[in-house]
Amino acid sequence: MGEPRTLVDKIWDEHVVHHEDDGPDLMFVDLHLIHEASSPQAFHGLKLAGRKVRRPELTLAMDDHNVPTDGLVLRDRLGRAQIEQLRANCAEHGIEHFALGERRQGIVHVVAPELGLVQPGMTVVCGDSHTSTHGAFGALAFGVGTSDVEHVLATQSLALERPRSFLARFTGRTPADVTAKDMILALIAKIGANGAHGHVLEYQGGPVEELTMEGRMTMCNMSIEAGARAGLIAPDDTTMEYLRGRPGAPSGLVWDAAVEWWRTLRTDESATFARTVEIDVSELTPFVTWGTNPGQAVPLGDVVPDPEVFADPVERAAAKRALDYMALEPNARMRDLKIDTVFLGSCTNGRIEDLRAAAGVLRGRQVSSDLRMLVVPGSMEVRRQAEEEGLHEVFITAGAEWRLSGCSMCMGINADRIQGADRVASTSNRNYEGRQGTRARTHLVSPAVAAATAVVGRLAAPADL
Ligand SMILES: CC(C)[C@H](C(=O)O)[C@@H](O)C(=O)O
Ligand code: SF4
Repeated sequence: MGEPRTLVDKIWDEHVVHHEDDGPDLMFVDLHLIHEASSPQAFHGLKLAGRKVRRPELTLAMDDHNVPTDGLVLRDRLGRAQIEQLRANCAEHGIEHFALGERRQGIVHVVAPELGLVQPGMTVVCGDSHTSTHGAFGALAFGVGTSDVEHVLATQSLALERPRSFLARFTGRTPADVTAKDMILALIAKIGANGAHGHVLEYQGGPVEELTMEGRMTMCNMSIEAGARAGLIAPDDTTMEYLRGRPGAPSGLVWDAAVEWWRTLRTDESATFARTVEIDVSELTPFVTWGTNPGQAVPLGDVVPDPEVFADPVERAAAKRALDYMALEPNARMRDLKIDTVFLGSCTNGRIEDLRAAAGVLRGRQVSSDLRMLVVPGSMEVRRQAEEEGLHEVFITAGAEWRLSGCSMCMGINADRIQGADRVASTSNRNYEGRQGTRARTHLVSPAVAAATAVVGRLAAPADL
């Protein structure tokens, strides 16, 4: 027996291609995801260097950031150029590409897992910060910059410093109205939007084990919003059940061998973490953000904080600025905030379970008449499944817009961006200034809170209905 190791270290050790004592490790990449918004320069660099894609069969490309969700006509010039570029690059290098209009298209972080392509123990990279989503499968999944995308295309490897592990342990009994989104927002509020800087978060504890794979993906997705490089959860029966039979998952004897290895992928009993934080979920209620970073969050039943209560001058200044941008008064009740737009979607909360949760709240109810609600499935497969279950009828009957799949309003770089200074309840992951539109005011919420808010017209939870 060697030294006790964390899950991150176990995956790391499996993937080191070359080790230098005083430099980064060269790591093998099992799966490389690319999208149209962050890959054009990487392919351009590859061309200039006269290189080819080393392992096109380990690369999957997706149109997601720029796609229109109201039809297939792409009016935006830059967006169209990026999508056409990706198509040409994939054709040239023999990379599978799920393009706009295809049955399997969707947000890359929704599509890859639903195909069973992300498996325990893998290394996954993508030129996108929310690659951390895939840690839900017990994979080590990083977002990387464009020059790294080029390096991975050329070599299927990446030079990386071994990250430190940060244990986030959730304890207690989860209240019925508390979701994965509330758990991760509460964690980020506790440690701060930069609180896990330089670390990989490992989520442990009963409440995490009880989450579905969709919930685990929501949680890992937002690891980056706590400043972490990645986040992961050890694989268990839930993971295996989700993967079994999916097109990209192994089958037959290979499946049995894989499961045997996956069962070893957990942090050893006596392994040590660089840092640890504990959250008792029995004390949680639905969480919402009030500010302009995901750490500026409070329980829905609370009030907007008074900047003066922050002892740290930097935090105080940030809170003042956030209140100004968000047009909020200190001590205003979160539940009194009138909402103009509700967005249900994104790689955080655009999966089937999220749509089911929101539809469950909206069934037999109406979206408030002075509010607009957009429902954007995370993939065309999620959309198909939702339609099979009749969820689209619930949304349409309630007065919401039922869209095609893409990043949509999560990030204001496509036609779904917010015009004006709308106050938005959004199931996405970022509430930065200008994120959903130049002056948009974003409140991050769970799908259940999004749906209740759409009915009430003010921030609300299902229990308020
Ligand atoms: C455009 C892309 C590179 C970006 C990211 O890195 O995450 C986007 O997906 C986001 O959510 O901000
Ligand atoms: S849905 Fe939002 S967070 Fe996810 S990849 Fe798209 S823009 Fe980024």
